[in-house]
Amino acid sequence: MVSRHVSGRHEADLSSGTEPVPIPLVETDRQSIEDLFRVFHNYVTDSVLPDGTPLSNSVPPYTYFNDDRQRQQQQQDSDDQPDDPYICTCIESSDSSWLCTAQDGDSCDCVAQFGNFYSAAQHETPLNLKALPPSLPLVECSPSCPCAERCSNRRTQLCVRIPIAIRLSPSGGLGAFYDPPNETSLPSGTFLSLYAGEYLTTSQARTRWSETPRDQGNYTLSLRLPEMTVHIDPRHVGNVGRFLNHSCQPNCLIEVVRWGGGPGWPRAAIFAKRQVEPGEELTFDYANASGASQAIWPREKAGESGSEGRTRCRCGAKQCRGFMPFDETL
Ligand SMILES: C[S@@+](CC[C@H](N)C(=O)[O-])C[C@H]1O[C@@H](n2cnc3c(N)ncnc32)[C@H](O)[C@@H]1O
Repeated sequence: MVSRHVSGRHEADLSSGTEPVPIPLVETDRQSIEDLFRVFHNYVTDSVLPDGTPLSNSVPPYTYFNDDRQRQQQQQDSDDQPDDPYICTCIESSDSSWLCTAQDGDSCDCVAQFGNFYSAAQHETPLNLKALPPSLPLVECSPSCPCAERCSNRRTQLCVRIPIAIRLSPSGGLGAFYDPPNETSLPSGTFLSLYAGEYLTTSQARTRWSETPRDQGNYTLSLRLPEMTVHIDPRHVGNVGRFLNHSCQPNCLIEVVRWGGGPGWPRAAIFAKRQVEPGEELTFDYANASGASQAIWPREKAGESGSEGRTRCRCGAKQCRGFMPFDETL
C-alpha cells in the first residue's frame, strides 16, 4: 500500500494504485486500522470467484443457478463456452477517429436491445434514476464491444473515478466519505463504485458465515435474481464498496448491472441516490439496497445489545428503524 502526507493528514491508497483515483485511508485510530488489516487482504477493482478467478474470465457455473432446469441449461452452456452473442456493431469510422454510436442512441445494437439509462455521453454524467428498467438487471454495453472507453453506456466498467476517503464513521467502525478537493456536489445518479468481493454460492456463503467470528461484522451482499443467487463477500477480498455503512435514510443505492446481454455475471453497482455534499458519508439501505426491486438483501446477524438478537442500527437518521436488517435465509 502506498502512503503519503496530504495537507497535514497521513493517508494510504487502499487500492495500491489499481483504481483511477486513490482511495485514501485517512488515519483513524490504530485499533480500526489493525482490525481492518487483520481480515482484509486484497483490493480488487472487480469481483472474483473464491479461487481467485476474475469474473471477467469466467461464466457463472451451474452451482449459482436457482432451480434444476436452469442448472442443467447452464451446465450445458458452460461446457460449450458460448461467446457473448451481443457484440455491438455500432462503431463507425469518422475521419481519423472511431465513434461509438451508443452516444446517439438507436444505431447502437446494445442500446436498441437493452436501452441506455445514462443521461448523456460523458462518463461523469449520471444514471437516469427515473428511467430504470422495471425489472433488473440494468444491461450495459458489453466489454467485448470494440468501442472500449468511448462508449457512454458502460459506466460501471470504468472503476472508481469519484474522490472517496475511508475514515471513522459516527455509526462505528470505518465508513466511506465523499471527499472532493473543492466544494463540488455529487449529482444524483453518479456512479461511485461496484460492490466487489468474492462471489459465493448459497452453500459457500452459509459455511463462511458460520465460521465468521462475531466481532467481524457482516459484509455479505446477496443478489437474488430470478435465475441465480450470488452472495458477494468483500471481507477478505474486495474494493471500496465494503466500507459503505447502512443507513435507514441513505444517499446511495445499489443497482444490479449486467455487462452485455451474454451469459455473464450480474454486478452490484453503487450510485448516488440524491445529490451528495462534500464530506458526507456514503451509505445505502442494506434492507432495500436497490431502488428497482428487493433483489438485494444483505444479512446481519445477532449482535451487540439488540433485542431478539438483532444488531442495533447507529445510522442516526430521523427515520431510523432501530435495528440492522436481518435475513434469516442464510
Ligand atoms: C459493509 S460493512 C461497513 C464497513 C464497516 N463499518 C467497517 O468498519 O469495515 C458492514 C458492517 O458495518 C457495521 N455497520 C454498518 N452500518 C451500520 C449501522 N448503521 N449501525 C451499526 N453498525 C453498522 C456492521 O457491523 C456491519 O456488519
